[in-house]
Amino acid sequence: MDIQKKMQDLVDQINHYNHAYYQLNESLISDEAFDKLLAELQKLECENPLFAIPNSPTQHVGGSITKTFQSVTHQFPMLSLGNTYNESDLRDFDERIQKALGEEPYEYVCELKFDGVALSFWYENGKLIKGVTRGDGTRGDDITNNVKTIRSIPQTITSTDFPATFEVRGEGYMPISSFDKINADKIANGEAPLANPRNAASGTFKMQDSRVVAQRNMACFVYAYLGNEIPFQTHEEGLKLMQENGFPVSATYQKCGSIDEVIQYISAWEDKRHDLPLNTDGIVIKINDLGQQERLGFTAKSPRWAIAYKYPSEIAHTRIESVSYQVGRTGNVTPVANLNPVYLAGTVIKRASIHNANEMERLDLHVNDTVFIEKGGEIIPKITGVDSAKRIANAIKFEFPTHCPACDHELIRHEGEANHYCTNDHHCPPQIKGRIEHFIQRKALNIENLGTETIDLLVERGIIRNAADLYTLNEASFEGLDGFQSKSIANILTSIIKSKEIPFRQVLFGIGIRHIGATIAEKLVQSFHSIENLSHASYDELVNVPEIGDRIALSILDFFKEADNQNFIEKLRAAQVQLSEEIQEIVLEGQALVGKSFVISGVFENFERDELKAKIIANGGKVVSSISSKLDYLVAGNNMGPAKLEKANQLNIQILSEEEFLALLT
Ligand SMILES: NC(=O)c1ccc[n+]([C@@H]2O[C@H](COP(=O)([O-])OP(=O)(O)OC[C@H]3O[C@@H](n4cnc5c(N)ncnc54)[C@H](O)[C@@H]3O)[C@@H](O)[C@H]2O)c1
Ligand SMILES: [Zn+2]
Repeated sequence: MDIQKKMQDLVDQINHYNHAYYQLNESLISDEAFDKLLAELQKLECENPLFAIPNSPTQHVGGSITKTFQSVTHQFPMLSLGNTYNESDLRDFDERIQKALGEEPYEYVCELKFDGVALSFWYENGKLIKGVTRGDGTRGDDITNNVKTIRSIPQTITSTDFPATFEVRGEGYMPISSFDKINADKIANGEAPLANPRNAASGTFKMQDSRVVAQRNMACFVYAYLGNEIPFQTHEEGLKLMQENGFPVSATYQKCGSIDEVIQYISAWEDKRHDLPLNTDGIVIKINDLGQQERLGFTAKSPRWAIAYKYPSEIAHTRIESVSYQVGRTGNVTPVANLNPVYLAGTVIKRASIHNANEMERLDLHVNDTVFIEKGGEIIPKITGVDSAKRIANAIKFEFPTHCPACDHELIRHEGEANHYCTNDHHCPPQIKGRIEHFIQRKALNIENLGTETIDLLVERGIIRNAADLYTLNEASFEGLDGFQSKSIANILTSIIKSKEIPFRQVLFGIGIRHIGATIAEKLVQSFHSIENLSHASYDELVNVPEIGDRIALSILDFFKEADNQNFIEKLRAAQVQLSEEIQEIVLEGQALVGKSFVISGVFENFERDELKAKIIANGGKVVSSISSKLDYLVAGNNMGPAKLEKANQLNIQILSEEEFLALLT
């Protein structure tokens, strides 16, 4: 291929991957493969400088600002880091440093390379005034409200160690524990799990609703201090000063006198890093002396005084033998690849998740394909790509089934959803079993002594058909079943009786209405107090609850419409399971809006819609979805639909601007 075309191809590919990675928070290829493409382009540009395009991705940071946040200009550019994957490149880096500094002695500081997103925190007169993303390196997104949810980042500094204005930089991340918890909930609700903690962190920090960000327990490690006045001489002193003043500095850094010590540090952390509460993808090596840093300077894209060493990524390749389709408790059908067993990062992998039909289509999987599997922070390893060069001629493509693999009922796919569902809820065996397993779990009815196998057996023998039937079990129900002694039967029955004391919020979660996780169940109980009230709640009443949107409201309405579900609830009631509970109501901020109803429309300057909704409710008002003659106010933001406006005018409804609404509260 001609060189110029090859270079343009690389530029296009890299731009495409950068866009997916930084804007859509998706990795379409592994980092290692991406870095190879970039290195290849860099090499070609060096050898053929005439063909290098001016705006090549080798010359600037890969990200960009978004339209959804205000953008701010960085006082000091936020750059990337050069990277190496092996010892010899690292020694080359050390030689370049030596050469540039002449005879001067120098030291390095090694830190772990935390795998999240770069954040910049601006302080003025002791107050945190802004939190900004890296963006395109020159300008970033102002995500102040979101970074303020990071508990370890001080919002005020009283120390006199710092000047009036300064900036601290660090890596915002999603702790693996939060990531696992979110994914466990997503999987329990039949949703596609988040791909990895880095992409999840990047997506979370760019969310519009900072209350959702707050629930995700985001964290940060800071690693740099910048400003016009710098109260120290070395990077290490800077880290210490930040740590003494309450900034979250990871204690894992180390000063190294030579490149050999750096290499020792790298190997010491190769395995140990997996015990940390976050993912790390390498080590960052920095010159310690700030004067030397200044003399070494920067390229267009990264400092010359620092470099990243990246650990080889945990990727393996193997053959895909078949695809199984698992039916979850909500009827969602998930493809799972059965692999020729392969060893990866300490475990033998036999299966990998494919998530859904879109993912299967994207991978274009064929029988016996060689696939790449990767283990990040994920629960299950993931197929990240296919080596299409190794595809066998005339290989058959895997096709997503049209009918349920368990009950043969036709599958449906809701508009806008990636998942296929079997809607034969009450007669599809894996759904029945899945719902019972969901019902008995610790966070729900907490019925101990009842394993998956026992449930399978009881369902297969027709002894129970749903979770409510558990309450009809007695010693005689186990007659003729192998392996049950009277002691174990007694234990099961005792656990079942004990579950009648479990509070309603856990019961509601256990009932397993689609999209109702444990947190949402609690919110619903706060507002409705009993299954009775919930089953009669209207769409408007449901969406009035903070965090309950259209999707959840519809799912609740659908659930209570079905006769089978009503019977199920009646059986629980007969068994005296807790179906009501008083949880403290939302604390009222004021009474100014009592008895008034509101419709919210458009986009607002000071509020997210959910915040505005919460504000109205906290002041005693009601939010409804449609305009009628009974409505008191329409709160109108920017870009409100003309039809709504016309209707409100026709019915003589008072229209409030954001300011006028706020004035009502005082
Ligand atoms: N898989 C893909 O599709 C894809 C696409 C684009 C980029 N990427 C990956 O993203 C990376 C490029 O992104 P980049 O420009 O942010 O570079 P980088 O992540 O390699 O290095 C710079 C970043 O490291 C972070 N960092 C973590 N710990 C640090 C510490 N102790 N000190 C200083 N910085 C620290 C900072 O956020 C800094 O911005 C490459 O590794 C590339 O593989 C992947
Ligand atoms: Zn089915």
